[in-house]
Amino acid sequence: MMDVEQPKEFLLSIEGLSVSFDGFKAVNDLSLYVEENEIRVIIGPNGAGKTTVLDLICGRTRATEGSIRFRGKELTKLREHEIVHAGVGRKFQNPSIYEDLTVFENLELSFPRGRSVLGALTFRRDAEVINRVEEIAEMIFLKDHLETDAAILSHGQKQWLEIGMLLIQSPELLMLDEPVAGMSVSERLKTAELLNTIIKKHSVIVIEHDMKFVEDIAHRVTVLHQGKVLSEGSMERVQSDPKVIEVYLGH
Ligand SMILES: Nc1ncnc2c1ncn2[C@@H]1O[C@H](COP(=O)(O)OP(=O)(O)OP(=O)(O)O)[C@@H](O)[C@H]1O
Repeated sequence: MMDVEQPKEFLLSIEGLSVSFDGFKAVNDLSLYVEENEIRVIIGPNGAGKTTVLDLICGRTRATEGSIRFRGKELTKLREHEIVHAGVGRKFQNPSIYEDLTVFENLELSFPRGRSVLGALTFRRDAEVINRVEEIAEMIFLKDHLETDAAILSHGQKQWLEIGMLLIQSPELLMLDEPVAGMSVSERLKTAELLNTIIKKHSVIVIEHDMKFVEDIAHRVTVLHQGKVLSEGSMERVQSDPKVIEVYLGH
C-alpha cells in the first residue's frame, strides 16, 4: 500500500496576507507557516515589513487581505486582547516593565489571575503564584534578584524580565522584536540559551538583525523583502542564496 502523507498541522498558518498603508503594500500576499516548538527568525532589510507582520498577528494592525490561523482559529477578526487570550504573546523592542517594582512583583502582576478585576481583588500571594514566579525567574536568570527593583537591572536583565512576564502567562506562541539589541555578548549567549529552553514548551517568532545570534537560535529563517518572502530555509541555505546576499547580507 502506498504511504499517504498526512497534511502537516501548523501552529500558525499565514496565507495571502496583505496590508496597505495609503496604497503602499507593506506586506504583500505573504504566506508563512510555523510549527510547534519551532524558533522562526524573520530577517530582512529595513522596511521589509517584519514588524508589520508581527503587528498583524497580534491584531495591532488590521489585514487588508488574507488569513492568519492559529491552532485553527482565525485571528484577523479578533481584537488584540482576544489574540492574547488565544495564546499569542508579544514583546516589543522597549521593555515595558514596572521600574519601581521588584522582579518578583513584576512577574506576580503578570500572572494570569492578577489581570482581571476580580482576579486582582481576590489575588493572594499563595504557593502556586510563588512557585510559578520562582520557576520563571530561574529560567530568565533572575532567581537571585527577586527582591531587586527592576529599575536597577541591566538592560539585558530588563529584556529577560519582560520575556518572563510573557512566559508566566503561558502563551503558546511568543513573538520577540530584536530581543538582543543593545545586549552584551554574554547576555546574548544567555538569551540564546533562554530561547532554546522556551521552545521545549512554546513556539517563538523572532525578528533579528544580529546574524551571529540568528545562527545560534534559528531552526528556520524567513527573509522578507518588500513585504514578501524572498527566501526561506536553514540559516546555511538563506545565507548562500544569491537573492538574499544581493538585497540584505551583502551590505
Ligand atoms: N502604520 C503605518 N502607516 C504607514 N506606513 C507604515 C505603517 N507601519 C509600517 N509602515 C511602512 O511599512 C513598511 C514596512 O515597515 P516595517 O516596520 O514593518 O519594516 P521592518 O522590516 O520591521 O523594518 P525595520 O528593520 O527598520 O524595523 C515601511 O516602509 C514603513 O514605513
